[in-house]
Amino acid sequence: MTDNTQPPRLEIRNLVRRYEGRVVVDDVSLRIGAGQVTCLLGPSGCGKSTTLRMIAGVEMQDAGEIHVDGRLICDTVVRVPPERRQIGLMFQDFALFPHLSVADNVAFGLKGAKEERRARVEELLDRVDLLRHIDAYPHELSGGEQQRVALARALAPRPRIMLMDEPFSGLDNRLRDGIRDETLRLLKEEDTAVLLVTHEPDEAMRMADEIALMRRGRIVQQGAPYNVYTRPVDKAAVAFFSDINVLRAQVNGALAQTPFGQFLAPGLPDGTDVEIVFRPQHVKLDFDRGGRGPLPTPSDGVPARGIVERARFLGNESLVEFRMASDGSRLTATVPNVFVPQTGRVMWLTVRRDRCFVFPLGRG
Ligand SMILES: Nc1ncnc2c1ncn2[C@@H]1O[C@H](COP(=O)(O)OP(=O)(O)OP(=O)(O)O)[C@@H](O)[C@H]1O
Repeated sequence: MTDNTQPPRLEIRNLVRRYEGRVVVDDVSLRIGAGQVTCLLGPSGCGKSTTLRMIAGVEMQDAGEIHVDGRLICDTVVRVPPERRQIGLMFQDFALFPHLSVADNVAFGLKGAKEERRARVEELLDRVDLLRHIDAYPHELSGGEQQRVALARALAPRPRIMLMDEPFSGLDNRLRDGIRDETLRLLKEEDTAVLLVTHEPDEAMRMADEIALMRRGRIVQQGAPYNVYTRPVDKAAVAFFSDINVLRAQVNGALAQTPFGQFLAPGLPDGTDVEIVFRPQHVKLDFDRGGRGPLPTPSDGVPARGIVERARFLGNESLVEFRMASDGSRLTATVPNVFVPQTGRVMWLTVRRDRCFVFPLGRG
């Protein structure tokens, strides 16, 4: 865990990278402690891999510094070469050497006496549960097994930092969760600081102690997965993790009036256009009782009438799309289990007010 009296295992300060005058990494700073996993999460092209490549030392930054355990390893003057940074790498195309056995693949980056190297190889293969395949060749292994060999190879020289770029995206869906969990366990045991790049929110939520949400070269939000999910900085940050519903309103007396009642809009001047954003799973549904719905409550606000436009069963949950009676706008609700009401049916919708976010229009 992070020890505040120690410098972080990896610290990058104000990294900048430009290609042909275009800034693709824009003032990125991060601190990662030993044993901590930080996920750099963002859409394709936002600059995640470029950040990783600069830390690995295969690409030079235009500005900014990289420190390992408090020691400067790279700025625009000092430059420790990649092979001396004690950084392990694991990429999607993990590329084991096809002509080398599993043992030789894992031993590849190891120095020291032959017996010591062999002991380390055996220890790691045992821990990824592949000792029985020590003499096999990569083509004799499944994708998941190859991935575990790649992990053992990357960890063998005891890197202080592990950089992983979409390491699980080549794997079958059914294998992925198990391998993620296993990888995480091993990385924690080795006390490595991990920076994992992904564009998949589920992966980041599952793996990360901390998520750094990146967009157009910048880190827009950073924190524990729970905080990033429940206290997003803007609409795009909500939308990155799930589908969203959006209501438009105007601020009057620090309040925004909607068909679901008033929402607080503290600090925003009168006349500001705002968006109230919430996830489909935070919409609650009630049946119509002779034109009446549920009573308003402080937690769910005022109910509003909606007409079912479409309903689909998705397996664990059902997705119900509504046209709102008040203004014809469309909202989506997800409800657990099977709930497939008929098109045209009238229902009452309420929203979990503590799960709604109010943003000035245009933010994110
Ligand atoms: N060598 C290069 N020359 C010019 N532009 C580049 C180069 N490498 C990357 N870029 C551009 O920099 C931007 C960031 O690329 P980067 O690979 O870091 O994004 P990413 O977030 O990792 O995306 P992905 O998940 O698709 O790999 C992209 O617009 C990309 O086209």
